[in-house]
Amino acid sequence: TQSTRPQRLLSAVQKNATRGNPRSVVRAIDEFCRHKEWAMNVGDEKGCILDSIVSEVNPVTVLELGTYCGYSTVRIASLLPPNAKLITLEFNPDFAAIARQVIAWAGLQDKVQLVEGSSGDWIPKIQEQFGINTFDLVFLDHWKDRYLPDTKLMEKCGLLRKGSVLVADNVICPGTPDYLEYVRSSPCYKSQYFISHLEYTKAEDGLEKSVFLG
Ligand SMILES: COCc1ccccc1-c1cc(O)c2[nH]cnc(=O)c2c1
Ligand SMILES: [Mg+2]
Repeated sequence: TQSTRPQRLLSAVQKNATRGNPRSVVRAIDEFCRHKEWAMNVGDEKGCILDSIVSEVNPVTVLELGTYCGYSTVRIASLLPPNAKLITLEFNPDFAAIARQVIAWAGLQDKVQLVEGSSGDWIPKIQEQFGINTFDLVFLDHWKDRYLPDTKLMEKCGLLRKGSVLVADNVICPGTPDYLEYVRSSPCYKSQYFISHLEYTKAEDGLEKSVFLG
């Protein structure tokens, strides 16, 4: 039977990356997507911007919405301090199955909790299920139409505290106009756009960094 693109991406990691070396996993995926098959990872150009924001925030608690194959999960988790925790939500079970193996290959399974299901269902349950009160950093990279409702849901559930940082991928391509309008006009956020390109292409895209002001 035919393999899927996520399965071929995982094979490339297992073939070209060193177990326990997150940077080699990130490099192997970027090589695969640049030279073999495009895939919707945040990629190396936006990934460097993400790295700089993660390093600046130095978060102890991180929420990622949208795991896909675990590329940004590995990229973020590799920068976290030893006691830090990253929770990543993935709706698609096939993606989740691949991501678990990519995260394990990188040796980051102890820092990462991958949860299968919809963000709308899970966000209200995180505090009781995982003993996490608030998130220092949230990376939004799931479905463009869920960015705004999930942000309002995180506010409602008290998952954001003064200074929590939201980083949103794809705010130009595919684009999240309602989310951008909200974080850029709301007095509860200080927002900043980091211009870049859609992963592995010349099309414009960017990350929006928004600090929750409480
Ligand atoms: C399935 O569309 C793939 C695609 C096609 C053209 C342009 C952009 C994208 C794209 C790029 C991304 O980084 C993405 N990140 C998260 N969830 C997405 O749906 C997503 C889509
Ligand atoms: Mg994306």
